[in-house]
Amino acid sequence: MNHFDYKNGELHAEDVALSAIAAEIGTPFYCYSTATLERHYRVFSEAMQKDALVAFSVKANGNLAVLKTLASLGAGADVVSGGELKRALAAGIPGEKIVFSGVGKTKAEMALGLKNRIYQFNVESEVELLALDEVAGALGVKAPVAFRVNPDVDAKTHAKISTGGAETKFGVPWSHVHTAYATAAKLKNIEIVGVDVHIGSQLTDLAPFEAAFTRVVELVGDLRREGHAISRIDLGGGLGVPYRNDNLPPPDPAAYGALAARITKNTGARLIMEPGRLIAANAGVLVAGVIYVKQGENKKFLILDAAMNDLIRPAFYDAYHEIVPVAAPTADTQWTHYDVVGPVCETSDIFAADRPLPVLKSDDKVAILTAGAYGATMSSAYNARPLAAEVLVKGGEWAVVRPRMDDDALFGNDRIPPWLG
Ligand SMILES: Cc1ncc(COP(=O)(O)O)c(C=O)c1O
Ligand SMILES: N[C@@H](CCCC[NH3+])C(=O)O
Repeated sequence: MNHFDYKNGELHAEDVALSAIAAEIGTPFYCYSTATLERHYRVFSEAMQKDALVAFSVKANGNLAVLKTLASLGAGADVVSGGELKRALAAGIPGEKIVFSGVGKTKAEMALGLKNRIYQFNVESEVELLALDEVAGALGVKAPVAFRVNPDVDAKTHAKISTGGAETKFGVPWSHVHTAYATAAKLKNIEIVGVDVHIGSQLTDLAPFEAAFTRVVELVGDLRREGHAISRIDLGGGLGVPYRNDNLPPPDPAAYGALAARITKNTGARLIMEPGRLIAANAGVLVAGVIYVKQGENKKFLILDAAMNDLIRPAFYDAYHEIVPVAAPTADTQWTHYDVVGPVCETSDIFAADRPLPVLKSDDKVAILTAGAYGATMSSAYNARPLAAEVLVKGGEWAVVRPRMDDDALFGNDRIPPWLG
């Protein structure tokens, strides 16, 4: 069941007409569905072993209301900065369900994690390990560590979101892994707890997961033989979602969960999963208004009030997002093709090229689908465009969970130096 659907001729989020929200708060805005978030979280966690930790990847969607919705279902968090850690804690996710990933954790971020007794640091290098040992020592605690290993597996996804190859900055290079664990075992303030891997995002095939997980499980056996107590395996995130209606859907969480269970079954380790996109992407849409329809030399441009600063995925990764009108098409609807663009002064500010859509006019509304992950979190105020509002719907209720950025937030923090008076 889809929670963004046409009812009474209008696109709804659950039981709320998107046009009603637009009438009240204007466009553009992100709209998230509680029911979809809950369904995705449940489907995913039910596909995993009972005691697995499902740590939602906060980078996909860090809105506190979204995090709180997931926290109330038992979700943990995967964070990559002090800011994300603070968001997760502020949303009520306890430290014991938080894992900290990322190649460049600062000592201040490590201290914040240690003070909040987070579950695990996914350490990506020996230099980072030494820094963590020092910070933990100063605080008089032991840091729970899993090394994120780089299995040198091709994730077969977009190059810009592939993280499991030896040429990327991610993870401890495979040939250094045993030395890294040996070093960790000698450090007083480090407790080795597990192994971590994350090979990339938007994977649409299970084979690369299978290759990476298999390598990791072999590694766990070797590390245990070397005397390391490996009780957890963090398999990262990365399962893809359907962005296009005309493509075969990616494997479902049940198949992915079964694969993880099969490969890890003899390890006795607790699994940690870090899904982001799978939980949030199809739980959100970006609603935009048409500013103008502009006739070009040989095409028509649909100029929206949302732009690449609001949703950068098409410009950044040539990503495809379905775009639908908020008013339901009928049998009488006239159709045409548009290049759907934003007002930002960049040629790459284009959401879709030559896209079939009903004939639209100024003030009509469209929804850009599958925008709940890596949408708002990757947005910027480029061209001094205020960050879009964010709305959460639950049944027939809706609430602004982040108001549109106001002028004060947009430039009120700039300071004029003394010489400019
Ligand atoms: C370490 C780590 N974990 C989890 C994720 C979440 O990935 P996805 O949103 O593809 O599930 C990412 C992003 O790719 C990541 O870098
Ligand atoms: N931000 C990316 C995915 C990268 C995930 C971060 N490791 C996207 O929108 O697809």
